[in-house]
Amino acid sequence: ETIRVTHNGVPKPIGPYSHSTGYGNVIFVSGQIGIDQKTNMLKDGVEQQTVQIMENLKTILADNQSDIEHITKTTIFLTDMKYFEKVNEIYAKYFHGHFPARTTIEVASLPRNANIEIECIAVKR
Ligand SMILES: C=C(N)C(=O)O
Repeated sequence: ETIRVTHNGVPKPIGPYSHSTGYGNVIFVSGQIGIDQKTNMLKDGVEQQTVQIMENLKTILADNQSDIEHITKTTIFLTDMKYFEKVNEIYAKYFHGHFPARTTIEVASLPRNANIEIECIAVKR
């Protein structure tokens, strides 16, 4: 059975999707953009957006008996590949030398004109 979850503490989905779904021990987290739940505003710039996204992912994973260390795969969407180095720097700080598999793609645009979106697949602790 697929479990669909809407989480508190992260921005409401901005379209017809759940924050996350789960099947057995596997968790699928929808792409997050850098919206701050308190203000419902997109953070300014790719650096702040990346930090906000990682925080949103942490909240969603925690509600799913999981955490950053249990991410198996991420996909990063950037509106400009020039953000690659800066995003790597911020992203790497959230892991402790054990990085999930990852794909990074440049896209023409993202919802709310965000600069970056990250989705992930994780397993339960
Ligand atoms: C922000 C999204 N994850 C979406 O619109 O699909």
